[in-house]
Amino acid sequence: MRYAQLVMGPAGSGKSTYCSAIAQHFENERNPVTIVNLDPAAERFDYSPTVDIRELIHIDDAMEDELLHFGPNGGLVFCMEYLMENQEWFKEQLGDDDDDYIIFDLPGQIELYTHMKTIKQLAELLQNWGFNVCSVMLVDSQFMVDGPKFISGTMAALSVMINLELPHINVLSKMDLLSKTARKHLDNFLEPDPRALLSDVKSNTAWGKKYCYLSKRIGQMIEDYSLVRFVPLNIKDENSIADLQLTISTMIQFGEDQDVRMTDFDQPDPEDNDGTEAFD
Ligand SMILES: Nc1nc2c(ncn2[C@@H]2O[C@H](COP(=O)(O)OP(=O)(O)OP(=O)(O)O)[C@@H](O)[C@H]2O)c(=O)[nH]1
Repeated sequence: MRYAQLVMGPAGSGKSTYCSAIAQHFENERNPVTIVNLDPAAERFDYSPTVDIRELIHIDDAMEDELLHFGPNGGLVFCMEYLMENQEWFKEQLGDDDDDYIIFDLPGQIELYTHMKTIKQLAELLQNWGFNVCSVMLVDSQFMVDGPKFISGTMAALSVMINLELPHINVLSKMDLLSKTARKHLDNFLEPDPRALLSDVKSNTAWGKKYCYLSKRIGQMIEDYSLVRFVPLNIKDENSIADLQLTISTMIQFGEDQDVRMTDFDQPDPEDNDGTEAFD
């Protein structure tokens, strides 16, 4: 069986660092994995990719071409679409070993995951080639330490989960950079208690009240459905890496995920709760 982790997340969230740490972890376990760079704009990383999209197309090709003349975002989308149009090249580069475990380092353009279809097509292609695929979404923990930011990060993760429909895990990166206070704050949010999320939401203006109400409803939805969970990762702690990889390996082997398949949910009975009870 072939396995693939699609590593995604906003720019600078730590994707390349994650890929190299994970590869090192598997190397230590004498179970080596390979890394494929699919970021056409990547400048440097600490690993040696076995396949590199930049050998097919570089972001500069899309930006500097007289006819295309894309900006950085359009250029990235163009490069990913170009990869999908060059499947034969890609397939040949990946080879046909039926015992592969490949980590794919993807670009940091969030639109690719939240609503565009290219990454979904990439996942389907890999599945057609015999890979069990899962998505690993990295979110910088420093951007999740107050209520509104946590809600925003959660909604972005939810969009990705719905868009891709893959076994999925959300990872909080850069945990080693959090102060003790910030870590404590974040821990409150990780226990799904929407009240904690609301402690930073201001409601002393008319708009503030509206947003507060909206935040309450979103917080309630997150709690009711246990929709989106985050796993903290301290890249400097081998145990943290090992625990995460065990979770991912189980998910990827059995095609199971944290909670992502919407149809599998126990839907709360609307009669039982109108969605605001927890805040009254
Ligand atoms: N302390 C600490 N720094 C990290 C961690 N992960 C990433 N960094 C740093 O954060 C910066 C961005 O990390 P990258 O791994 O390049 O992030 P990326 O998501 O691949 O970035 P793009 O390719 O630009 O989208 C680098 O300076 C890393 O050294 C982490 O877990 N802890």
